[in-house]
Amino acid sequence: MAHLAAGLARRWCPSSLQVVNFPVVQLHVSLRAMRASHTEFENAMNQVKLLKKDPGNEVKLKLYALYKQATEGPCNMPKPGVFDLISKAKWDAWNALGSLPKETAKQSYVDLVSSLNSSSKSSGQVEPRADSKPPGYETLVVTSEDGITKIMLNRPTKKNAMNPQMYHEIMLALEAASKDESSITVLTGSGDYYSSGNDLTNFTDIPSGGVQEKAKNGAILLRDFVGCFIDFPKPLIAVVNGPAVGIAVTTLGLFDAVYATDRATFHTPFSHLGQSPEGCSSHTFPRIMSPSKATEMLIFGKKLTAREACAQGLVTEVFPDSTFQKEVWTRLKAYAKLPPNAMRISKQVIRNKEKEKLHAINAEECSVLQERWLSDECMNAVVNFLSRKAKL
Ligand SMILES: CCCCCC/C=C/C(=O)SCCNC(=O)CCNC(=O)[C@H](O)C(C)(C)COP(=O)(O)OP(=O)(O)OC[C@H]1O[C@@H](n2cnc3c(N)ncnc32)[C@H](O)[C@@H]1OP(=O)(O)O
Repeated sequence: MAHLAAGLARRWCPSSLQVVNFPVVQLHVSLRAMRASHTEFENAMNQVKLLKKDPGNEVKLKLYALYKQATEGPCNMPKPGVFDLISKAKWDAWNALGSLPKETAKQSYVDLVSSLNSSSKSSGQVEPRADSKPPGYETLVVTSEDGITKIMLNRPTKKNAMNPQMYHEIMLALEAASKDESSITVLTGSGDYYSSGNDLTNFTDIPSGGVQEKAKNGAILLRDFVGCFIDFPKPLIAVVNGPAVGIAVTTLGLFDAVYATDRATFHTPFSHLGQSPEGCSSHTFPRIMSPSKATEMLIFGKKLTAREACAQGLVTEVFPDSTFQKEVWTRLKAYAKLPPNAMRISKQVIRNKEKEKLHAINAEECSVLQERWLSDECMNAVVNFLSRKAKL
């Protein structure tokens, strides 16, 4: 590994990177819903050259891969031999991006450079206190207590359906939680639902660029949203207080533990909605529960009870609804007393190997969904829901 690091430092792609010295950035949060312009991309390339510190090999490989994808498209070079470690690491990183569109790669490159810059600016600054007031969330209630940051979805009258504001606020809250003093982070819902998934009225707000632009922006937002779960550095726990639908279910495959009330159900009616799996579930679900059980959920829309979801490995443990909150929070408070650095490092050891792959899967799922959103099947399903002809 030391050999690889030294080699990377010596032989890095000069057009996009220099040998620099900067702390590794683990969390990449982009709230931008626009694609990068050519100028933004060029600026980002210049900024990389000005970084004062080494971002670490993981980030450098990511920058290299995104640069190649943005400028040359998918990797079609022959795979280097196993002993050419540096070329192979670079090839692997590039190849892992699969068919990620050039424009998306460009935007990711710009976002990554910007996160490196902001991390540089904030280094040495005092971290926000865990109990400091959250920045005015409208769709969430975020609290920090007993070593636990709790992010509660708070649109109970809409069954905690996720609108664009909620997606953005969850990303912000995760970013803040990744840096605060808490040891673990919990996502839960208020009211009787965990979440009814994507807010289907999102489809009605069409920008001046038309449905194509809507789908494009939606795919970017979704990619960024799921990316935050992939990169989240601390133990992330779901406290599933009621039924969960769609993206609220798929993202559970990216959590470190999932505790559910016996009243919860787990439903991904993608085919019914003319849509396709997201949240990396096309990869995580077959691995968690076997390919055929994943098919029943993701393709046929089979709704699982909490006990079924637990038997299939999606849920860690189920509790009776009457004692759910008390039992779960007692347990979480005990877990939150464990040494936070050990927990964080153990999570890295468990998850880091898969991260790049998950980002590539996320990008692919988003680009498939972008097309699906423009299909008659999807449009009809949304119209049916909005005209109250169809419910799950
Ligand atoms: C950046 C974009 C990313 C997109 C990612 C892709 C994500 C995919 C998915 O998440 S697919 C899943 C989408 N969700 C659904 O299809 C659920 C639709 N909702 C329902 O079928 C039902 O509402 C229910 C079964 C969840 C609950 O039924 P019921 O108990 O009878 O309650 P109501 O239907 O009366 O609901 C109360 C109130 O909430 C509104 N609501 C519920 N869910 C949604 C939703 N997903 N989107 C928008 N609105 C929702 C419902 O309309 C009612 O509102 P009202 O009181 O009529 O104003």
